[in-house]
Amino acid sequence: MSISNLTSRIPGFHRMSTAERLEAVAAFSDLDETTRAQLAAPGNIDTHLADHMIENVVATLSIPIGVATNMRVDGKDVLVPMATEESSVVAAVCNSARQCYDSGGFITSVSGTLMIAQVQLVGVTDPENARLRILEHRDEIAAICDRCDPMLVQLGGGFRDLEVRIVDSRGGPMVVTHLIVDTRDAMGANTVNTMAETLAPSIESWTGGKVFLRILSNLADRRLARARATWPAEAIGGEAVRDGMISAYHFAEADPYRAATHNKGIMNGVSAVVLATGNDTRAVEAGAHAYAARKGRYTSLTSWEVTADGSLAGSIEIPLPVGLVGGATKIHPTARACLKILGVSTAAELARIIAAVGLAQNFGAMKALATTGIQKGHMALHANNVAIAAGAVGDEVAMLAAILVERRQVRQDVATAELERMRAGAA
Ligand SMILES: CC(C)(COP(=O)([O-])OP(=O)([O-])OC[C@H]1O[C@@H](n2cnc3c(N)ncnc32)[C@H](O)[C@@H]1OP(=O)([O-])[O-])[C@@H](O)C(=O)NCCC(=O)NCCSC(=O)C[C@@](C)(O)CC(=O)[O-]
Ligand SMILES: NC(=O)C1=CN([C@@H]2O[C@H](COP(=O)(O)OP(=O)(O)OC[C@H]3O[C@@H](n4cnc5c(N)ncnc54)[C@H](O)[C@@H]3O)[C@@H](O)[C@H]2O)C=CC1
Repeated sequence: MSISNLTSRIPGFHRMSTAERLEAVAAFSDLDETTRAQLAAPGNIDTHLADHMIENVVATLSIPIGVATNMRVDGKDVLVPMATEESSVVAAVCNSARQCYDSGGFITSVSGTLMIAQVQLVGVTDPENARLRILEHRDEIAAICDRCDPMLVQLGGGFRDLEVRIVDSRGGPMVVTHLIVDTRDAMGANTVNTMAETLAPSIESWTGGKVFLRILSNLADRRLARARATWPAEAIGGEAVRDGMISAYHFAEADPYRAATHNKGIMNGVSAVVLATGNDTRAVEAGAHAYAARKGRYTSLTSWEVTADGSLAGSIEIPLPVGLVGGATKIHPTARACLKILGVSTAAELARIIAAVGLAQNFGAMKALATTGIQKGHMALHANNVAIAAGAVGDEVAMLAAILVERRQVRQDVATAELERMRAGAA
């Protein structure tokens, strides 16, 4: 999966300067000079490109990209770029992956690259008959869809299946057609939306009803990515730690209030890779949370168990509609550079790595929560932000952050007072 045979365990990576880290990543992923320059540039898209990406552009917002080390996915080492504004997210993935590296890292799979588009039909008095009339036109529907995107068909994708459901709504029964389309290396929203819009007049003529909505479903449950990993009890601090983590999982599984936070932690990692690669974070997040509620109650996206030999085994299954083409993936130069770091050549490979990151992220948060509490590790790293917000600059940032951590008071008011004291002492 990775383009490199080098190890993702890079000793001291987090103690290097940003320039040294970039050199190490460039060597690992065999980045060319242009890609290195793109990653090293302070602002990473010009306003001209930005103005073509969205509307009414006045500026761009830079988000840090950190690289997660220690990730071994399906037997190959990979460095994972993560775009996030939140401290400790990247560190947690590095730390979690480190603890399962020797037991094989992450094993992943995907269900496929199928997306669903919905066509909503209303105003039919005989929905059961309408449903069958639509199903009878399967071959014609396949041809209409495939004619919309000859390039996709040429690449081995296109229409795959048809489902017609009757949805009881407060406005009466709706006949909802699902077009199931293999969108290959594209996320596929625009692709399937075009198919749904093109098909709509035919559905009206076959049934006598009225079509309103023609749009993809973000519950991409035909595009699942899965990852699993095993952490030996001795690698994570013993059986008591393992059992605390299992209890944390049981809490999330049973209680939607806890599950929302547990899954937010998973999405810390998932969304960071989705964003770094120029993919649609909202599409993935909507799909993940809908999938977490698919059994009628919102619950954990991960599962945690104890194996026969006493190890902790984690697994995740999550819809991951991400692409290597389409949307911003191909046009944003930094997203392209991040894909080069990952060394993936298909959207399915990207989805598999993202699922592994989601599982690692969940491990890191649960372990911290079940042992020292989240504040120790998270606030130690967040102390830098608090120091900067208090006005620290240059070397003051690390010095002030260390004082806040030492005093166990990572707070704005303490930071302001300590900074004043530091400056008075230095004067
Ligand atoms: C923060 C750690 C990793 C410290 O953990 P630690 O055990 O104190 O770290 P350590 O200093 O002993 O270092 C161990 C390894 O961690 C990594 N590591 C350590 N420091 C760094 C760093 N600066 N940059 C990059 N990597 C780092 C690195 O791999 C390092 O190995 P080394 O390379 O030294 O051989 C740990 O406490 C942790 O994982 N905490 C969880 C953090 C977390 O989940 N943050 C997310 C934000 S909180 C949230 O939004 C979600 C939440 C928590 O609410 C979800 C939920 O409730 O489920
Ligand atoms: N509800 C949602 O999630 C919605 C999302 N969107 C947006 O749609 C965009 C993604 O739509 P796409 O259809 O993926 O983008 P797109 O229309 O830009 O690109 C997809 C096209 O690329 C071509 N292509 C070239 N090489 C390909 C390959 N290897 N595999 C597959 N196709 C290939 C195909 O013709 C395909 O139709 C994202 O920007 C997303 O934000 C749009 C509407 C709704």
